[in-house]
Amino acid sequence: MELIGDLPARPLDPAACFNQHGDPSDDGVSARSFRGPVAVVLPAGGCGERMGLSTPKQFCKLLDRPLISYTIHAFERIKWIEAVIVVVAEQHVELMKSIIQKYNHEKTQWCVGGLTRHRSIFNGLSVFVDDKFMECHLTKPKVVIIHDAVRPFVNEDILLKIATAANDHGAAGAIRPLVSTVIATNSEHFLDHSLERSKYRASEMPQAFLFDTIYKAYQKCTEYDFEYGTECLHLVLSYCNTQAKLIEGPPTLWKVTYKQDLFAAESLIKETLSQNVCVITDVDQEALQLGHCLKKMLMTQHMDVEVISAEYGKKKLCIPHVSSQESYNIIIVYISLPESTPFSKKLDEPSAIRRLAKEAKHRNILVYGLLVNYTKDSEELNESLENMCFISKSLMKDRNSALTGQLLVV
Ligand SMILES: Nc1ccn([C@@H]2O[C@H](COP(=O)(O)OP(=O)(O)OP(=O)(O)O)[C@@H](O)[C@H]2O)c(=O)n1
Ligand SMILES: O=C(CO)[C@H](O)[C@H](O)COP(=O)(O)O
Repeated sequence: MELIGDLPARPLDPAACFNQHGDPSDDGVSARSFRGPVAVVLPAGGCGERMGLSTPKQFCKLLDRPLISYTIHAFERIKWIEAVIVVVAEQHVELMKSIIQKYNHEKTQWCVGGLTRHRSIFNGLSVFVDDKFMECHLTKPKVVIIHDAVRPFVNEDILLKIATAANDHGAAGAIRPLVSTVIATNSEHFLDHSLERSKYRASEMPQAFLFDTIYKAYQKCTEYDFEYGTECLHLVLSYCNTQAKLIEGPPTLWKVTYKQDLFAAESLIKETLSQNVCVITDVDQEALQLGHCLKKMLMTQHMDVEVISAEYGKKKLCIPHVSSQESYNIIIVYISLPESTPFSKKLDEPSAIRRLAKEAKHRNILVYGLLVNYTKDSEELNESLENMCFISKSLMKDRNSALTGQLLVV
């Protein structure tokens, strides 16, 4: 059994630098001082015992897409991340390969994990330095981010802060305030003592390290650490005397652990996706005008909307490139229909929407058609617009996949 994925290995460019032009990130955090490639190890070799499902949680589908694909995408979309190594159990290698291929995860390769999380992470790190992975042509990164595959909502802001702090201090990790008090029980299951909550924090992910530091810590750690350890930051403190910088992260960093977390994760994904809308209209004046009116109305509902015009009838309807939005945008196609034009003439290819919907679904984009009867009567037109907005809003919110490719009459 080969240990590393057979997708084209992309060499890391040692000269490449993290945010190399010193551009400030969105919130103004500058990584000017940071130079060197950044890679990511995503441990995904667990079986999800606490979830209690036959499919490990990282492969459970949320809105038709495996959870792990969302996590990978969260890293791949960041320019300064050069490579992602996903660590999976041997029995899930084929599944992982198919996910990488289906969702076009170009920066991602896989390797086989171990029986515990620490063993899996160590295997993931070894890909960069062990001779047996030489054919991968991966250059050892200066900084490596470690992140649980089952924490899909990581954003660039926290990653930038953690990677920069790791570069400066050797190690860094995200923390959150405790939501419950931590208590110790005695052997008879009575309270022994409780900790003062305000002094403690929950250790979350992502964490980042100078590669040499974390690799050395794993080389030195004991069998007991490998078997029972839960904290990478603890390893670098114990074996490399490196004290991690701790940075408070957003509440969305939580780990999908129990069944209810899958529902919460799906709702969060839905909410995020439902905010990005692309409206495609026909090229004529009235259609574009309606598109812009719809945009205005949807924007008052806190949606991010882009309007694009395309010729419907000439097989030109295709997934547009929407530069201002994430790749998971949703498209509404609507048809403006002047009373005089017969439907069959105006939309001489009604199957175009269905074709587009099918193609778009592979990219997690849902396509709905709205058929609007265009009229010069401003009262009637307003009513149609309000209906369009109402229908669009609920289509976006529900992400009902049964209705994709359908033409709904407004
Ligand atoms: N042998 C293991 C065990 C865990 N993990 C990964 O480590 C992350 C965090 O671990 P956890 O939430 O505990 O996942 P599971 O071990 O799968 O869950 P459980 O403890 O409920 O069995 C997960 O992405 C999991 O896949 C891993 O790579 N290799
Ligand atoms: O929080 C963490 C690091 O500090 C890890 O995500 C946590 O230890 C993961 O695994 P487990 O649930 O198996 O302990």
